[in-house]
Amino acid sequence: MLVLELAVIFSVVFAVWWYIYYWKLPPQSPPVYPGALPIIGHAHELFRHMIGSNELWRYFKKECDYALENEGIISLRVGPHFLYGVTDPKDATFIANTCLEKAYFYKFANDFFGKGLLLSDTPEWKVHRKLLNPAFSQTVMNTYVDEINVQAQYFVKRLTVLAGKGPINIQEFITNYILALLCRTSIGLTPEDQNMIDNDYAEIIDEIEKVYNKRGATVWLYPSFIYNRSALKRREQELVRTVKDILNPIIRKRRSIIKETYYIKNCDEYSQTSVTGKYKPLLDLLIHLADEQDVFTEDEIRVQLNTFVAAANDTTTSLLQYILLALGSHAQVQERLYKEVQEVFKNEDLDKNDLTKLVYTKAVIKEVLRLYPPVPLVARRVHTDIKLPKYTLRAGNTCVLSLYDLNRHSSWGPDVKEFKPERWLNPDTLPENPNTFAGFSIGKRNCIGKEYAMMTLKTSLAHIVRKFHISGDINNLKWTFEALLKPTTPALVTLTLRS
Ligand code: HEM
Repeated sequence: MLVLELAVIFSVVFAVWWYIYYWKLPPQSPPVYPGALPIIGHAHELFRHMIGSNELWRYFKKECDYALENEGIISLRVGPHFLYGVTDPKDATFIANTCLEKAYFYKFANDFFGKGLLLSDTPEWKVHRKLLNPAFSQTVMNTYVDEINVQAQYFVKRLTVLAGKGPINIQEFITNYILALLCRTSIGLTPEDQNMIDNDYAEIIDEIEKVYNKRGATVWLYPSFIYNRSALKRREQELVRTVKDILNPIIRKRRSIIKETYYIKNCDEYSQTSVTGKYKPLLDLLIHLADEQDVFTEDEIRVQLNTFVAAANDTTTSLLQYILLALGSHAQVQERLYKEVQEVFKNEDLDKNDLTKLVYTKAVIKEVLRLYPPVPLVARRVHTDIKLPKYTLRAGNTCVLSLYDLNRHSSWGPDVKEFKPERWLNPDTLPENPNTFAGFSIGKRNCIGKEYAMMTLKTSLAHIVRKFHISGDINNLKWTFEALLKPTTPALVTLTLRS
């Protein structure tokens, strides 16, 4: 009897303590999404939807739609921890510029991407972002235009074989093309090193992303002491080692070429592949910063390269697929785009001035990115109490900025859900707050490669549309969430040669 009484007293004291310290909402907390259970909050819902990651996306979307229709902010609870979902453009902008540190679960990818720009901690990120920005300046990008034309023409040649043969799954072709483009331009690899990357590296990046997604969807693997003993961890280590074996020789070779050419000025290879001063392609800049300013070790150069390839390849590949499908679904948009491209092309290549004339092409790319953003949300750690006009976010919690819902905010107007590239041609039809377009994220930690992505997509699209008529249906795609929003159904496109 005494034991029972003690148990009851203990439970009551525990419940009161829990309520006061953890469960009672702190003042000015954002509204809690319906369905929270005492003590565990929404954990049961999250875990239930995590079992199939497709479901997790549906759950996040429902939660963010709820925020969009209510106060623009909502919170989920996992025990004492809050996950704030934000869809209001002003609040999101403030949070994006204040909370620069990535959320806890990004750290799962630390061994592979840890000190790279995407995941690095705020103090290190601030220094590195400033140092790496010049690799994405217009001066450097202008030096890529010729190579992008070469690669785009080669890509179109490969596609020509498939024209008129019915629907094809275009993804594999686009992946190889975007990777080659990235390595030959922004990263600055020679054709020889490019071949090594073609064969193995892309597959490893793909598999390592799968490893991290699997850990993200397997709650019992969250604690490191369990994960470190798992088969998944052993596979991760194998992949990390293989990448070292591929990239280290490439980095060393490039390093010695740069050293030699430092002494033998105007050596042909160097002057063809690098621009002068601090404006260099990424790999050259990383090596320069390592050798001249002691900023990076060889391991850190490799981690930065992994980061850039992973951040650039999947996103750009996905977006190009969605653009082709969107064009296939909107015949009038495709014809208008074709007309613009015909007017701009004077010969086989586009030069940097031609690119500025592709105004409608740019509008199409932005509209697809608005409605189908490859990165639908980003998550940040709330490192200090954040006071918003209506609510306060408490330090120690996680904030999810829904880029997907910002892109569909009511300030886009009543036609927000329609595919209308024309809206980009008239600034009066765009929302007042530019951060309502969030496809490349918002705030200080937005995408460093966004101008590069726009340039490669514009050039690629112009070459493709000039040659082929495209059919497809973007509405046939079903989506899943694996850090990126990805289709679970193949992206089927039919290409017909234009006469
Ligand atoms: C259509 C193509 C692209 C899309 C939609 C896209 C989108 C994004 C988004 C949403 C973020 C923020 C991620 C976060 O906060 O978790 C980001 C960051 C980043 N992106 Fe992109 N990206 C694209 C292309 C590229 C390209 C081509 C490169 C490089 C050549 C690149 C390199 C990066 C890097 C390094 C970061 C981390 C930036 C930082 O934290 O300072 N991205 N990108």
